[in-house]
Amino acid sequence: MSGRTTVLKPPEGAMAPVRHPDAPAPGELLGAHYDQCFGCGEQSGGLRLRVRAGEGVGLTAEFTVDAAHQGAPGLAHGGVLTAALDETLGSLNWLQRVIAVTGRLETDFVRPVPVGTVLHLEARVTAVHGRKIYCAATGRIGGPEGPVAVRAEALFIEVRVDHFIKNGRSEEINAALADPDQVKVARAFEVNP
Ligand SMILES: CCCCC/C=C\C/C=C\C/C=C\C/C=C\CCCC(=O)SCCNC(=O)CCNC(=O)[C@H](O)C(C)(C)COP(=O)(O)OP(=O)(O)OC[C@H]1O[C@@H](n2cnc3c(N)ncnc32)[C@H](O)[C@@H]1OP(=O)(O)O
Repeated sequence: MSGRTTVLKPPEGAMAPVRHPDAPAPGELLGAHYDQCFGCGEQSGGLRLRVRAGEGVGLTAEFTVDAAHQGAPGLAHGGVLTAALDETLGSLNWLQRVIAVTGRLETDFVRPVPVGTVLHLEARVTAVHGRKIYCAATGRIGGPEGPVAVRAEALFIEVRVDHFIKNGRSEEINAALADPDQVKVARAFEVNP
């Protein structure tokens, strides 16, 4: 498909991604990286995405579209679908044990997604170049082998924990520092500033 920006194309010298030796086994649920996360936390109105490790630096996820996710009557909002793709792609970083944020995300909306649909997502890292992580995802309807409804390519940028401590609202940062179990990534990296 034409129209994609070149920044999402891995440059010459990009490397294959490396799965961390302590990454969860294929099929294992990843769980929420932060319990207040709109994508993977449990709060009402959120996406409540369920993510499972796959092979290599890949994973699968399921998102059930409910009435709170509508744009047009009975159809999922495009921004919500993009958020599901973003969260799925962001979860790949857990398999590499890096902390990274979305720099760029491009979404193709291929088919409308009705309320009540389970969106079956699949994502993988395609290449890594320094702090830049290139990845892609699809979302299918009607089953894991069903037709593609959405797809995305993204560039994540690796950051240090300081990124959150410096930029996040102090209320939530202090709560997370007081109880590192709130943030799975922080626990994995033994954050203790
Ligand atoms: C206990 C305390 C709390 C601890 C918390 C610990 C962990 C938190 C847990 C998990 C959180 C992790 C992610 C969240 C998880 C899931 C949600 C889904 C993911 C998201 O939803 S996450 C939110 C949305 N996300 C943002 O909120 C980012 C805002 N943004 C920035 O914060 C900066 O913008 C940043 C950091 C991206 C870069 O800033 P920077 O100064 O570090 O780096 P710089 O600009 O030098 O870029 C380096 C190289 O990337 C290229 N590059 C950069 N941006 C690009 C772009 N947009 N397009 C094309 N290329 C780009 C440059 O061209 C250069 O390339 P080159 O090296 O080749 O020159």
